Amino acid sequence: MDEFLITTQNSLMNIDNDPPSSRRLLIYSSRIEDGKKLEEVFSKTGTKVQTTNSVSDAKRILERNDFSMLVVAVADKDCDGMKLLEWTNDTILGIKKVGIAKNQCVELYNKVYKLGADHLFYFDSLVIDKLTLAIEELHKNGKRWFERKSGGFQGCSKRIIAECSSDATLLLAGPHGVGKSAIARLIHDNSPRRSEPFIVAECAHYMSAAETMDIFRGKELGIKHPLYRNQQGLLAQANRGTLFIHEVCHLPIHVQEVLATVIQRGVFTPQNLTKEVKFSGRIIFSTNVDLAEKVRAGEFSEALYHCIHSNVLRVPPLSDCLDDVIPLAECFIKQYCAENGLSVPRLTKGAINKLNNHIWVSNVRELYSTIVRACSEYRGDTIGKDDITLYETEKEVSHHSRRYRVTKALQHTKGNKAQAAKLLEINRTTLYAWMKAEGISKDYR
Ligand SMILES: Nc1ncnc2c1ncn2[C@@H]1O[C@H](COP(=O)(O)OP(=O)(O)OP(=O)(O)O)[C@@H](O)[C@H]1O
Repeated sequence: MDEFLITTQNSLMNIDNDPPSSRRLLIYSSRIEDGKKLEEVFSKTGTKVQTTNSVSDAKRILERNDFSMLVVAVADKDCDGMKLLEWTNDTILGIKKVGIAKNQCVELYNKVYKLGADHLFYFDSLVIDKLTLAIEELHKNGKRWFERKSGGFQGCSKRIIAECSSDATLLLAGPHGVGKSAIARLIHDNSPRRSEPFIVAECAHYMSAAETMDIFRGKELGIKHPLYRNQQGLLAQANRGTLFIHEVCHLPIHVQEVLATVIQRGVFTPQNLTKEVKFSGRIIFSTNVDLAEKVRAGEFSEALYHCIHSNVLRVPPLSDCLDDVIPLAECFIKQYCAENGLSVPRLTKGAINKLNNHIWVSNVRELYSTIVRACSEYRGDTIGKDDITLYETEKEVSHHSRRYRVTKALQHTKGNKAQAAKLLEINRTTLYAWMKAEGISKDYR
């Protein structure tokens, strides 16, 4: 074995309640003796293990069986192990991926991370206790993140990767349901802080300014509340880990100012102490409103705004990433089926057209719930257009909607107007009129 590296893909598939027997692990190593060594080590973690030295066998086994984790020996950045990891990205969903290498190599590390990995272990430091803990942690990590490949999401993907190795305060900005919370978790799980806590502050849920302050700084000893672990506030819980402050605009200004101090000076004062305590966690904020506008309206702390506005990651709406709709839908179908022990249905052409032509006002969240609904309603082995129930909204008949549908239809048919008109259920004259009205070039494809 030339190099061994353990990496794991963040899983968005919650198998927290799975019985341990369902935690099956497949090991791939091109060298039989290395595969055996790995099998020996991983078996000690209490996981059921199967080993293969052939990529095609590994693919076949993964396609036919329900494995929760894949361990891959990756010798160099272009080895078969890498190709296997890459293949699983598009094919096998809901599986955690673990790669193994012998020597530290930054290029290899980056490449494996780009393939969706989030942990890194070296062969020489395969300590059973640590490995068992890492596997347990992986199984707890919520649902699986699906790597989006559309042109519209590429900028965002690059920033996500860069943010994993940064420690700077970050603001995730974007409309509802685009995946801001999922991205915050993804960044934490891929950062050096991954073994520390990821703490979420759901600002819209807090009642009063006083309660919110307690939630961040901690409660007087003796008072019980599900949000305070040992009376610790969120800041103390997230110290060393990541604190994700979702929908920061809902925080009372007074609390926003406390957070500005935490960011600027790296300290906070817990409720039950009089002296300051060092805060070494990372804070990730999210917003779906324009914070600059809120500052102008006097509704958002200028001090906090100055701390967070320089590092913004904008998450695009699904309508800017049209090529993600079907791959995401297929990912959700596979997830649903894996969770419910069902065989995976295929989307018919009609269903694909219907999904492609819809305006996803609530973005990925709406797509996800639409697919879950379809999965629980379809009969047979395909999901057809009638199995998909879409909730029409006013926006769908708006100007924006028409442009979206026309461009989508033209992209889908590679610029063929007759086919695009058919897809949109209009005649060609109307299509030309719509294109003109929307300023869409005749050559658009
Ligand atoms: N790339 C992805 N792969 C898999 N699931 C995703 C992906 N992006 C988003 N989702 C899913 O879409 C749903 C909405 O995502 P999320 O809650 O992160 O959005 P949000 O921007 O935080 O929304 P809001 O601001 O309304 O709370 C979640 O179920 C999330 O798991």
